[in-house]
Amino acid sequence: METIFALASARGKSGVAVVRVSGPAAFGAARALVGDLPELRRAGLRRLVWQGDVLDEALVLCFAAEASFTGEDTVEFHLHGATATVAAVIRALSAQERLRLAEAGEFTRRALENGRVDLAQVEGLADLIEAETEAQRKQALRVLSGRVGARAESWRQRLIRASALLAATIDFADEDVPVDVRPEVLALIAEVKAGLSAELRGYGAAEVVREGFEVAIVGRPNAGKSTLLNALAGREAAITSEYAGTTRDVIEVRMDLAGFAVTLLDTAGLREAEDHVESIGIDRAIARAEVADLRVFLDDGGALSMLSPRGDDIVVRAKADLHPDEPGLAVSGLTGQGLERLVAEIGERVAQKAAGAGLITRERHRAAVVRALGALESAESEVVSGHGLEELAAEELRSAVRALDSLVGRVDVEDLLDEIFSRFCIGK
Ligand SMILES: Nc1nc2c(c(=O)[nH]1)N(C=O)[C@@H](CNc1ccc(C(=O)N[C@@H](CCC(=O)O)C(=O)O)cc1)CN2
Ligand SMILES: Nc1nc2c(ncn2[C@@H]2O[C@H](COP(=O)(O)OP(=O)(O)OP(=O)(O)O)[C@@H](O)[C@H]2O)c(=O)[nH]1
Ligand SMILES: [Mg+2]
Repeated sequence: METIFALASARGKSGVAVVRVSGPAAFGAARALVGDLPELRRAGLRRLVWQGDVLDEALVLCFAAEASFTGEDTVEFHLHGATATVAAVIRALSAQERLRLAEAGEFTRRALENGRVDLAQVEGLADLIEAETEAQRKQALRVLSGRVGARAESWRQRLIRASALLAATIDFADEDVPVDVRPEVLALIAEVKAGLSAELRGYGAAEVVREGFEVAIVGRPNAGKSTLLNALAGREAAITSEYAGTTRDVIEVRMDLAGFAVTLLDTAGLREAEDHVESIGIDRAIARAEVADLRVFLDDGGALSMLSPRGDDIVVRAKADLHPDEPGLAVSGLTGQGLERLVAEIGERVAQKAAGAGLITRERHRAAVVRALGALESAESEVVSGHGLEELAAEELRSAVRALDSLVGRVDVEDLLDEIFSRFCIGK
């Protein structure tokens, strides 16, 4: 096994930079730089010297393979965060035999290969690194903690018990099996099905947290949509003007709203337009607004026929400053009036949609759960039919177990790994 190293902290200058080395030659490589290593898992201040040159005075931290993140001997150098310091240490490591620079995600890949984490945890880690909002951070941490694997394992145990019961029936088919195992088998299948269905129900919510929530601002031309977007975004993301028909393209602004990732969309004002380009913009506005998770209708008092509010869409009165006495929620992008309430209303709806997020957070997980559920339904009907088709039922149970195994990467995921790890940073 090769020994790998990389800068684990962000590139560029920083207060402290961490260079990580993992593999059988890690301790030897560290000794070549610092002489005596500190006690395992105790940071020690050491002078890093390479070819007579002092590279840095840094903290050195060693982990033995039995108790490290990667499952291999690991050394960390906590260096002064100058780019020149990091470069010098990387050079000194590169010069050593059996050492090479790590590829993206390679430390985590080794953790996976050494059984330190399962595939779902790797995905949780990938999400954690990308997390920008509180909801994303919490969700990723939940997955990273290994709860997907734990739950999959409990389902697996039940299905294996069900298989064993069926196998007993098959093996003793000639003799009289004294007890009817079917009720127990069906109960086990039902329990697992219930658990899987609950996870499936939470998927939409988890996806909202992960991918974010789209809110389209719609209304007639000149209602003040772009001004509202700019006020919410806190910057001039969209052009505003007194001319009706200013906005044509859909303008997207990503923001953190009440701890959730929200993408606000500013759209072209809706009307029967003469202008060809404007009408293309209007078509786009309608198409995007229709697939958004939520629409905020900015009502300027005029009739809007091209799109109507549905579900729990929000309708607010535009240019509140000009209509101080109107009832209902009114906002003004110019004065900021009503913005806080609008943000709270949007936040409430996002929170509602994100509630009940479970453990499965990716399409890959969803597909595996759907496969498992399908197999369990077939197994169930084989057992219920009582046609003596226990072999078929057992085969379906096995395929359900395989689907669950793919959740945590126990089976057929080789080609997935490259794709997942290629999106990791180097040093992770
Ligand atoms: N300096 C530093 N900080 C870090 C990491 C790191 O690698 N280095 N991590 C890297 O991502 C994260 C922490 N993750 C870790 C996960 C497992 C082990 C570990 O040594 N596990 C052993 C022993 C567990 C124990 O001591 O209780 C094990 O699982 O056997 C270490 C770090 C975040 N902070
Ligand atoms: N008094 C007042 N004027 C506003 C408000 N919001 C926008 N305006 C003005 O109304 C005009 C149109 O604003 P925009 O934000 O460009 O309107 P829009 O809805 O994006 O218009 P289109 O892009 O053409 O659909 C500009 O002159 C703004 O300054 C508001 O809350 N109060
Ligand atoms: Mg506009």
